[in-house]
Amino acid sequence: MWAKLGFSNNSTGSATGNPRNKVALKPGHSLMDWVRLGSSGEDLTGANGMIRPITLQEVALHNTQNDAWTAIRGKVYNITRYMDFHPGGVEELMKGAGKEATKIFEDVHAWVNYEQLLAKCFLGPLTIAASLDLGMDTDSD
Ligand code: HEM
Repeated sequence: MWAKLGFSNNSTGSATGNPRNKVALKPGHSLMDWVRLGSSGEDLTGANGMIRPITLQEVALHNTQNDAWTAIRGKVYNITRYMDFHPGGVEELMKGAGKEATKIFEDVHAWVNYEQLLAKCFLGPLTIAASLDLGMDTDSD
């Protein structure tokens, strides 16, 4: 299960081979506790699980530790509840708060199965309007 979720399996127990990169999680905040919370029925989205398209402007409004959203590979997640469960710590996870965080995420741990870990935190797809904000060319001609 650990490897499937993107946890490392090497002798140091660290993705980078450097165990100092990982923080000591508070008691009751292990991966197993997170999985348990996810299946408790508690709403981890802060939106009663309502899935809807979300713009990057809206993601940007949620950039604090007590209200943090992030977008990874076109999917928006509420990462507020995951904060204390993140093995890399709050400070690192906050680097992706209120942002399109695909690159930051992939630079550290592209192999981590965020889709499974954050399944109960999914808010909806990042909308096309957001790509306009990123300066992408959406013209067909
Ligand atoms: C977007 C900003 C993020 C940053 C800057 C970040 C940074 C980090 C860092 C520095 C570590 C420690 C690396 C190490 O073990 O050597 C880590 C570990 C980890 N992070 Fe993140 N992280 C971010 C987002 C996320 C998200 C959204 C998830 C998924 C739910 C996630 C899941 C994990 C997991 C599972 C580990 C442990 C990996 C292992 O044991 O090998 N992170 N992160």
